[in-house]
Amino acid sequence: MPTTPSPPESRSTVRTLLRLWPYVRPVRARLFTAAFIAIVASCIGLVIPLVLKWMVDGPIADRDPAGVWLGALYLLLLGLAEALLFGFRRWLVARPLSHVEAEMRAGLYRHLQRLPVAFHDRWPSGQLLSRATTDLMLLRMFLAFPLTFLLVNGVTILVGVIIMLLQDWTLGLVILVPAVPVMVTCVVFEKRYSGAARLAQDQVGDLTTVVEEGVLGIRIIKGFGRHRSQARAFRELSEKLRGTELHKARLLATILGVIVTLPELAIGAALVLGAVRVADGSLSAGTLVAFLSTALALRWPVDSIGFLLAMSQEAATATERYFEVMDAEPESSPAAGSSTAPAAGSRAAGAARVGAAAPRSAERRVHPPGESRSPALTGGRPHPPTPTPGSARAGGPPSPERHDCPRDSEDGLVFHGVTFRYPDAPSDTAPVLDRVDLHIRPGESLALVGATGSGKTTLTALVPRLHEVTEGRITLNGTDITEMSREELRSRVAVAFEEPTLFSAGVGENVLMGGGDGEEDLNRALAVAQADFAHALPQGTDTQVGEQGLSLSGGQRQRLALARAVVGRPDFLVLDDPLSALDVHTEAAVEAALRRVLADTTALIVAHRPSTVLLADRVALLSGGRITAVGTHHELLRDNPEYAHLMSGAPAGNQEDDER
Ligand SMILES: Nc1ncnc2c1ncn2[C@@H]1O[C@H](COP(=O)(O)OP(=O)(O)OP(=O)(O)O)[C@@H](O)[C@H]1O
Repeated sequence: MPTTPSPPESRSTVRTLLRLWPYVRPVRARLFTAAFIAIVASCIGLVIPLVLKWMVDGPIADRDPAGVWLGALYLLLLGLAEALLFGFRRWLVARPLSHVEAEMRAGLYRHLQRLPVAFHDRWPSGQLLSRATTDLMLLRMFLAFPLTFLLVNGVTILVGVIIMLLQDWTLGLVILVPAVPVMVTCVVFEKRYSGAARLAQDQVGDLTTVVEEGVLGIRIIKGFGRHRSQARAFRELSEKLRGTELHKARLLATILGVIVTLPELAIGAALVLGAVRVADGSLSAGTLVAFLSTALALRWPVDSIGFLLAMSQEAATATERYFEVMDAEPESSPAAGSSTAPAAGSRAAGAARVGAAAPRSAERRVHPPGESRSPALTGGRPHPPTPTPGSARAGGPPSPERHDCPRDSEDGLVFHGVTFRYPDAPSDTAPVLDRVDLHIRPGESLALVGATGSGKTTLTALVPRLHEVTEGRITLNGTDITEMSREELRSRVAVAFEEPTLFSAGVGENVLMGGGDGEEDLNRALAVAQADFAHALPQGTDTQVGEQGLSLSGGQRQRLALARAVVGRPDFLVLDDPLSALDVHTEAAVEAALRRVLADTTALIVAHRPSTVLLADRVALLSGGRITAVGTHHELLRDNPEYAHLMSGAPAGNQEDDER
């Protein structure tokens, strides 16, 4: 499981929360109106003690029942007005704030689609899920409640204190005594609670990752009887989260204790002092009633400061976590005029606005309308003649020369001195790919063979720019891939990876994600990939596949992924061991159909098995990060011991027959 990326340097709560302004701006009129209404409602509540004073010193002292009834009517109307205004405030903010939440969530999702694969390699999925759900919910709650009520309660406390000082300034000063210790406690609390809130929200993210992995990996967990150890791991994490939540609760209890107790003591002292003064006649009973009613009316605004601050802290943490993702650099746009790709991660932030960033599996292809297509899927074309054997080399020290790189033309797919190191790899380790030179001629299929972990998948991922080359460049028909937009690049290059990811959608929709114009293209692609089983599914090609295609067999998924790669008739096809999950008969059928596709397509095919290698015109051997040999299957088998070893399962008799 990837580890939680560490949070950036801390900012003040207010500065962090101010980053929400662009999202709040469109609904600011309603928010300000709602805050104003809440202040009015709250101040109406402060008028009630003044009516009480009037009643006690007037109609009650004068034993005037009509006056008492009138006072009661005033109190009823004031209470009603307060309730209605608070209700109106809620109505005003509910809809716009859910809109803010939805916009932020949509923005996050859009951004996630544009972030490079290297970002997704680094970030645990649960951390992203929790930011898109729990954190955004916390932000909506903050905008709806603490944001308004910190302001409303602040104004109410100020107005209330002024009223109390005007009633009787000595009693007012008594009430004000706890203000300083309460404020100091709030400052200390804010700092401590902020750390605890961050920890808890990160732990929720980790827990979400474990749940997600547990659900997606349920077959492995059950198959290996790992449910107990999985449950234990989950329990340990949730215990940690519980500990953090308890720590938060203790902090909150401490501040609530201070915030509630000190003002209560002050109110008690003011009550005693006031009663003594009423007894000696220096204060009217009505004034004391009004004073104490105002003090009691301020109890909720004061008491609530604790949890409003806590919610604000959680919102600041949620904002921080949201923008950690939003601030990550998206995939860059083409570097105009540059012929050498810069190192990964060195591109300008925010420049990329391509609409077709690859999803996690990146097995997709978007075909722009009107693009000219190769006739690859028309079928029946003779296979091109075997190219002249290239520079087959016996295994041995890697050569610094180019392997059959074009001298007068760069047509086709060409790797020019490509070096690649994963962005998070330590700088002192050897690069995965080290100055790779390779030329795949137009219409040619080249198989890439190498030991496990030699970097074959990595090399294929560089073509659609799922990763950026560290040094060197890759050209398609002479154009540097960094000079095209990703959308254009990915419309010309189709990929199918070994692990065929499907989405929760219909079979047909999954295939047509790769391009194509409808039923005819879909049927042709299904035929090429020998995926006609799709027509026999309960609702045909409209049948929904389960999450990640798990309701289909591995071979069925692989064939659909292959259909998706070929449906848009790509100019360049990159296949990462696309037939690994097929039985020998299906594999032979797919190969026969693929041969027709490959006749007109420039293709790079990662191959582990001789049968897949035989689909290609030539083979390149990747070893120690270099291309150490290029030639036909037969040449390499004869001349290169490493290749012969890798292919040692090959049925020797068939090799020559099948070779083209
Ligand atoms: N996202 C990544 N971050 C860091 N290193 C990685 C990442 N993906 C792969 N690697 C490393 O790069 C090297 C090449 O991996 P790659 O998957 O390209 O090999 P491969 O030849 O395709 O292997 P296989 O035949 O088993 O599929 C391996 O050492 C692997 O550990």
